[in-house]
Amino acid sequence: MDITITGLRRKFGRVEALRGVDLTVPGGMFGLLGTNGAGKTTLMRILAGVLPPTSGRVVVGGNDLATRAGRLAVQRRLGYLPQDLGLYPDLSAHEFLDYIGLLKGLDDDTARRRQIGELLDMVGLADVARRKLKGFSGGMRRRVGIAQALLGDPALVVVDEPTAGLDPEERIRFRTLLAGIAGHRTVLLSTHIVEDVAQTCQEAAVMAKGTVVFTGPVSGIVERAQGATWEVVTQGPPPSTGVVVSAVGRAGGTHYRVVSATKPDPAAVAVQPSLEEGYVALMREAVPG
Ligand SMILES: Nc1ncnc2c1ncn2[C@@H]1O[C@H](COP(=O)(O)OP(=O)(O)OP(=O)(O)O)[C@@H](O)[C@H]1O
Repeated sequence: MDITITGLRRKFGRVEALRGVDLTVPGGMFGLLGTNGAGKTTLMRILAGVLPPTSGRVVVGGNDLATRAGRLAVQRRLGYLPQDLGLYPDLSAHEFLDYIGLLKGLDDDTARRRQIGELLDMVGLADVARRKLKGFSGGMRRRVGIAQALLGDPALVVVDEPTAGLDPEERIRFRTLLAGIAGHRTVLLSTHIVEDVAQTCQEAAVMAKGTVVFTGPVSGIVERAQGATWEVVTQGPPPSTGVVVSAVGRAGGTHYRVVSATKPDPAAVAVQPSLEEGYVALMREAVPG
């Protein structure tokens, strides 16, 4: 299900969370990167139909969200994992999914339970399906979250910051899971963790201060730091020009990687940028200072 967003604005009092967003999301897995407060959650909530925009247009799979019929059609085919999904601590994973399934209108008991069993299997929680959610780790909760989003086999899955706060192993597991479900769906992954997008998406958009400052193949973000990424090895203070992206202490001195339009030090050597460095360069262009 492709998404076309045109001139989307949303105000909260005097705060303009979205300032004219234009974005096209094709099928497959799509990353939405941006710093805290960039407007990602606001955009996701509008897509999920839980928040109306102030102005602008959103069309999802041919359905216009401005109409009631359009919103209903999208909601029927949408799975949403919000940033803080409330789980009922005294329900088991199975009971919780059963409850959400009923709310989603999956009335056939046998079919619903079969689907829940399959999803619990897929997210690796089949063995703990009868355990109460209050005993679940952060990663397990997130996996219950994605299972509830997938109930009803939605064509569009919207996931807001799903890996924040997870340990590296759980993060890798979770994003592998997401990439796996994107085969015949559109999965929109909002995150401020560049590595999550690097590992799962071919296409992405970057938001800053309520607008989209980049959209296209992920390699296009890397290109933004081409010719502007340097390594400086020194036993002295860190380079003062540009943005230091990493610093590794070694026997001969500290190895700094720096994003800077100009050579940050006479001894600096140009290096191949990573996605994170591309993202830093892009944000410096979009939000100078
Ligand atoms: N319900 C609201 N009432 C008032 N201001 C809001 C509301 N929701 C969002 N905002 C403001 O709109 C801006 C964008 O917030 P939003 O949550 O969409 O950003 P974000 O990119 O998702 O960041 P985060 O990752 O921190 O959630 C912020 O300045 C935020 O304070």
